[in-house]
Amino acid sequence: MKEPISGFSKLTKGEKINWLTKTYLNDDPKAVEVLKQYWNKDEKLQQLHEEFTENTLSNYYLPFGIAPNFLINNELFAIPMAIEESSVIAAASKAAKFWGSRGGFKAEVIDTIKVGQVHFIYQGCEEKLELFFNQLEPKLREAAIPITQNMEKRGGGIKSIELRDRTAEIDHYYQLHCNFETVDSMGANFINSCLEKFAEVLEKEAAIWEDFDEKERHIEIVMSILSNYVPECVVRAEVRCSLENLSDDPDLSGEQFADKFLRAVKIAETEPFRAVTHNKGIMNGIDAVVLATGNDFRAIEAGVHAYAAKDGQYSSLTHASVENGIFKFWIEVPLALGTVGGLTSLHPLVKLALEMLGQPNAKKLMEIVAVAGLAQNFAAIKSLITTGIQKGHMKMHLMNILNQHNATLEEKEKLIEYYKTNVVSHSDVAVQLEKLRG
Ligand SMILES: CC(C)(COP(=O)([O-])OP(=O)([O-])OC[C@H]1O[C@@H](n2cnc3c(N)ncnc32)[C@H](O)[C@@H]1OP(=O)([O-])[O-])[C@@H](O)C(=O)NCCC(=O)NCCSC(=O)C[C@@](C)(O)CC(=O)[O-]
Ligand SMILES: NC(=O)C1=CN([C@@H]2O[C@H](COP(=O)(O)OP(=O)(O)OC[C@H]3O[C@@H](n4cnc5c(N)ncnc54)[C@H](O)[C@@H]3O)[C@@H](O)[C@H]2O)C=CC1
Repeated sequence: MKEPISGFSKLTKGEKINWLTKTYLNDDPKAVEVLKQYWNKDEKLQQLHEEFTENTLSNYYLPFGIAPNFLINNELFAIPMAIEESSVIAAASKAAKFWGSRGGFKAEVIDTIKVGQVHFIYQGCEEKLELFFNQLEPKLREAAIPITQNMEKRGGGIKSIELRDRTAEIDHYYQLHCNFETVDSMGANFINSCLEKFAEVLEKEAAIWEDFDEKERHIEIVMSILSNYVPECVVRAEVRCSLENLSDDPDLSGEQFADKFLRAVKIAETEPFRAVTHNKGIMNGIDAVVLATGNDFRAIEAGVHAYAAKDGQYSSLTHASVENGIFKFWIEVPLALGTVGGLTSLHPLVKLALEMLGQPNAKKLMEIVAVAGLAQNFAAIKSLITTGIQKGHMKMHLMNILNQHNATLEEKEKLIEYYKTNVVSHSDVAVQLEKLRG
C-alpha cells in the first residue's frame, strides 16, 4: 500500500531514488540504472543541472541540433534548436536554404513593453481612489528605486503605472497595471520585485490616507505578478519574392503555388481547428530555439496563444499576400525573451547556443526566434499543399520506427534505401522488417 511521504525534499538524491523505486517501481535495480545512466560523469556539471530545479533524480536529454543557412537581415546564422520531434530541424533547414537564395528573411522588433499587475480590492468611492492614486504614483516609483536604478542605467525600468477599474467584472476589483522595459532580460523577477514593492506601498499609504474612511483605508492586495500576455512585446519577420521566383517545382508555377499557399493561410486565419495546428507548426520552430537559448518556453507558449486569440477568435500567427506579382509571407508574434538572466549564463549548451548566434541582445534573439517560426510554418505549408506532410515527416521519423522494432544496422540500411522510393508508415515498416527477418 502506497503512503504519502513527508519531508521528501529533505532526503538526499540517493534516498529519493530508493524511495521512488521501492514505492513505485517494484524495487527494480534497472530503474536505478536508467536514472544513473543519464548522470553526467563530470560531477560539477551534474550538480549544476540538479540545482536548476528541485527533487532532481536525473537529467532528461533533448537532441540539440542546428539549422544552418539562415540569412536574416543580410547576416548568416546557424540556428540552435533543442527538440525531440523528427523533421522539424530538417524543415527549418530546408526553408532557410529556400529563402537564402531569395533574399533571406527580414525581421524587425516592433516594441518590447512587458506588463505586470497588482490586483487589489478597494471598497469605497472611486473618485477618492483616483485622487489617492495620483499622489501615490511618484511614491511607488521612488520606493522601487533600489530595484530599478541599474535597469534604468541600461535604458529600462518602469514605463507607466495606471490605475484600472475592473469593478464591472468583479466587485471592488482594481489593478495597478504597469508597463516595464527590461532590456536584455526576460524580466520576470525584476517585474515581480517591482510589483511586490508597489503592493506594499499601496497598502501602507492607503492605511494613512486621510480622505479615506475606515473601510477605504483597508485595501486588500490579492496578488502581484507579471503577465505573460505581452501584446506590445512584438516582433515581425517576413520573406518576399517575385512569383516567377517562388516555385522550385517544374510542375507548379509560382502563381499556382502562391494560390494554394494563400488559401492554406486563409483557412488558418478563419478556422480555429486548423489555426491551432498551423500555429503548433510555428511553435515547433519557436520553442526549439527558445529552449536551446535557455528561455522560458511556457511563458512564450502562453503569450503566443493569447496573442493568436487577441481579436476574439483563435487565428493564424502568419499571413500571406500577393501584390503586384510579389509573394509576401510574414509573422507577428509576441516574444518576451532574455539573453541575460535565467539559465543563459549557467547552462553550458545555452552559452554555446548564444555564442554561435554571436551573443545577440534580446531584440536580436526575438528576430531570430520569429524567423525560425516563420521558416517552420513555410516548410510545413509547402509540404501540406504539395506532397502532403507524411512523405517528408515519415522519412525523418523512419529511424524512430526502426528503433522501436530494434532493427539492426543492416536492416536499417536496407529499409532506408527501400523507403527512398516508398511511403513510410508504421504498419509498412513492420511488414518490411518481417519480410527481411523471414
Ligand atoms: C522533411 C523535409 C525537409 C524533407 O524534404 P526533402 O525535400 O525530402 O529534403 P531533401 O532531402 O531534398 O533536402 C533538402 C534540404 O532539406 C533539409 N533536410 C532534408 N533532410 C534533412 C535531414 N535528414 N537532416 C537535416 N536537414 C535535412 C536540408 O536543408 C536539405 O538541404 P542540404 O542539407 O542537403 O543542403 C520536408 O518534407 C519538409 O519540410 N517537411 C515539413 C516537415 C514538418 O513541418 N515537420 C514538422 C512536424 S509535423 C508538425 O508537427 C506540424 C504540422 C505539419 O502539423 C503543422 C501544420 O499542419 O501546419
Ligand atoms: N510567469 C513567469 O513567466 C515567471 C517566470 N519566472 C522565471 O524568471 C526567469 C527570468 O527572469 P529575469 O528577471 O529575466 O531573470 P533574472 O532573475 O536572472 O534577472 C536578470 C537580471 O539581470 C540583470 N541584467 C544584467 N544585464 C542586463 C541587461 N543588459 N538587461 C537587462 N537586465 C540585465 C538585471 O539585474 C536583471 O534583473 C526565468 O527563469 C523564468 O522562468 C519567474 C517567475 C514567473
